[in-house]
Amino acid sequence: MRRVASRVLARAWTPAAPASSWRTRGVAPIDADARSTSTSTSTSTSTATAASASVSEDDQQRLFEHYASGLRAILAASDVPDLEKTARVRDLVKLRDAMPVKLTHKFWSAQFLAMAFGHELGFAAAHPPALRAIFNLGVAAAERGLVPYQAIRSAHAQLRQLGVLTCDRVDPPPADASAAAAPPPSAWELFASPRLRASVTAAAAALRNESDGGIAVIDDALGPRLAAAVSRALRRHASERRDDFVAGALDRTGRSDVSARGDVVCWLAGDEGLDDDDDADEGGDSCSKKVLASPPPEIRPGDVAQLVRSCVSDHLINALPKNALLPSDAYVANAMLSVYAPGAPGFVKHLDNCGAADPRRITAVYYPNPNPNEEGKSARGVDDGGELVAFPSDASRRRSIAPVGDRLVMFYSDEVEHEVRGVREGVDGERLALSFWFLKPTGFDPSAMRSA
Ligand SMILES: O=C(O)CCC(=O)C(=O)O
Ligand SMILES: [Fe+2]
Repeated sequence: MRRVASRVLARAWTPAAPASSWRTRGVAPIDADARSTSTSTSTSTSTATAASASVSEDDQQRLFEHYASGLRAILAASDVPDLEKTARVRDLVKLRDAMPVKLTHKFWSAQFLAMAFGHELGFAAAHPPALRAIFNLGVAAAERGLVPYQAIRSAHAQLRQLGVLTCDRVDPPPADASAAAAPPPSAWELFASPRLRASVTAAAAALRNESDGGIAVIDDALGPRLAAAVSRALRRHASERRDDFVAGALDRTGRSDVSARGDVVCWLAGDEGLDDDDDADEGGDSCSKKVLASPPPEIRPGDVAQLVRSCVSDHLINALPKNALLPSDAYVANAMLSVYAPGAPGFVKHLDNCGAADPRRITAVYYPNPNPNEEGKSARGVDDGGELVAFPSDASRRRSIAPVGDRLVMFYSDEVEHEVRGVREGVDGERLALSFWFLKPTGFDPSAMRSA
């Protein structure tokens, strides 16, 4: 039987193939994560350092070579129909587990496998059956936290543009929210959400509007169906993974000062919910049944982290003037899930960005709190406390923002002071917030953000 490799690799590299730009997208230097989090002197410094990594360029090269040669070997040993089998995903998991570089979070290696896929798709561009099979393996890899969803989505967008591949799974048609027995939304649906794009675009417009005081508040950012799935995933993480949470800290001076805030926080790398613990139980074979289950039954916490890290970033960057923010693939940063218990004190007034060395420009906070449409759940209301109070330089624009479900707030990290009010004792459920910071480029000119 003919092998994929002999058909695929014999073909010349096509410069117009998607892999080249996918490759550019994929070369996010992991060490930039240290820049995005641990250099900050405001919120959560102590936990941010736990989320940062410093991987040398040599190690990045080793990781890429590991994945490039590993993926090529897998393809070379497989017939085209074979690529669709779970065993190939298992091979990819093994490849990840044999990484030559130790990373704090396995998921940080995902971009290197994405780059390797990019190359192989480029080679396969002229051979549709192989292209589709390799692409589908990439889809399955994304669903197991082996490749970022966004890498597959952008490859798909380019392949579709070239007219060589369509895939409703990756770019599903908008769901009919009124359909009674609609299945739970998939991560792909979350990433493809036109509503999210519109919400982030509206937030960018508000941020650019001088009279909004550098604050944007967008309600129904995802819509009830997706918001409920996101909320479920993050609440599940908060309850099942409590040991991964540490007290939030404010550190303006290098001191850790947990009394500044009443929450516990957890940094999400992007593959949470894949049950790595199960892997450990299996000794030599690290592929748990859950990891290989297909398709994933519901949106996982790591999917939401990836959503803000790449998809929301892309929408925001597209809606702002050119070069206003670092491109989303220029760094890897984690999303911070914060949890305030009923009766917890708030978070003292602070500025997220604390000085010239701090690259943070825009703070995004999404509230995955109970949604009024969720059965049996009371919506978090204004009376529950936990409001985010924003103090823009123009005092008349001061705002008190309740952390109601499916609300997205963005503000300038280096301009808008804010505090979180204590959560009222006895309220129904914890106050959750998912925060993410977007970075400015060096030589940044703040006026460019607000002008055309
Ligand atoms: O939870 C919030 O509403 C805001 C959190 C915050 O200010 C921070 O983490 O810096
Ligand atoms: Fe803050």
